[in-house]
Amino acid sequence: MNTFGTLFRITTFGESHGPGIGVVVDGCPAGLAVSESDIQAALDRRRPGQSDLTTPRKEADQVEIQSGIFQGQTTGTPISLYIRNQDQASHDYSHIEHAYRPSHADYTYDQKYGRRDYRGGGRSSARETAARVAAGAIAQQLLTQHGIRVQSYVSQVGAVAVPVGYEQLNLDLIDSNPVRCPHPETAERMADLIRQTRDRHDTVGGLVTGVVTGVPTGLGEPVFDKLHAELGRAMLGINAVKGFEYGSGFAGTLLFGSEHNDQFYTDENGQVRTRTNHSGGIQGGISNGQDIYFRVAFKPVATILQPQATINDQGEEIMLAGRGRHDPCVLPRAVPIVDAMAQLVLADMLLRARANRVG
Ligand SMILES: C=C(O[C@@H]1CC(C(=O)O)=C[C@@H](OP(=O)(O)O)[C@H]1O)C(=O)O
Repeated sequence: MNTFGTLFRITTFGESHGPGIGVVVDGCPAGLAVSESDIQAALDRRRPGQSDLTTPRKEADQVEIQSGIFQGQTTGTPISLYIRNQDQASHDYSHIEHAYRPSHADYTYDQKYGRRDYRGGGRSSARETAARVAAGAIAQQLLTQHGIRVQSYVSQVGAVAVPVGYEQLNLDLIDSNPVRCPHPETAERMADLIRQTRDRHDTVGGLVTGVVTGVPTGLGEPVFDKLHAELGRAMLGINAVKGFEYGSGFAGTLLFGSEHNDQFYTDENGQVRTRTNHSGGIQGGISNGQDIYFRVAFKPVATILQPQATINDQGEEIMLAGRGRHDPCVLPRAVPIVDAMAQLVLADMLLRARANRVG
């Protein structure tokens, strides 16, 4: 459906070419300091038209707080955030009113509902993710109170990959370049690849790595709402996502148990730690206090400006080329979306953790 979360719960609404999009955040505790600028800063990282590597659609993505925040603090009532659409170019989509772009959501929406808002992909457009990012900024205010920090970055575009793990990177450099890759030399090669791909009227995919630090032990709800299961659900619900792994992920299958187990020790401050972190900070579905890290795989954007074989809604074979303004690679703008979905999961789990232990 359009609602995500159990106690910290969001409902998003709106279409890419309608009057606007938005989100209602329910269950956020009262007394949390939230300013419009906190939300706007997150939206500015995601908005279209921010560099030559993204869609040229120009949206200010100016957030309007319509309820739930008074005198700079949450009131405990539903928080409603609204973002007006300003730069729709709906004529770009007249050619798909009766045709299906290959690998887009056009065909499946039509089959499911028997109708669809074909302008800009309607509800299936990645524009909807602006609403999640706005809500994620509120969730982050709650996380900040608990010392939790979420940092995602682009770790691969096509075959161009950051050659080292997150521990060897300075994550403060994530926003130092338009790709949002904290390894500057790799970022340049990624940007070159995105530009070459765009100039060939094609698209390219890649990976976002997410890192969460300062996580207390005890977040996650066995058995069905394990912390990694909720993170996976959150990430797989982002447009264009094809895969999710956390900790050692698929590569962990190549190790023996004796190599893979994370051995416990107590550090000089009396803190329980593990010598390795193949678990990715989660054991038994519950955070163990180590860093949480994961990777999210994004496919190449479906809409390409080249003719491809497809069908129309009569089932007739036709050739169709995408039109309009599109991202040659979603990775740079996916970073704040991955951040937001992680923030929402962790805020929800923080509230849920309060409910299942006395003292
Ligand atoms: C508008 C955004 O991205 C859009 C995502 C998108 C798609 O099909 O997902 C298609 C394009 O939309 P349009 O053709 O309507 O301009 C992108 O610009 C946004 O992220 O805010």
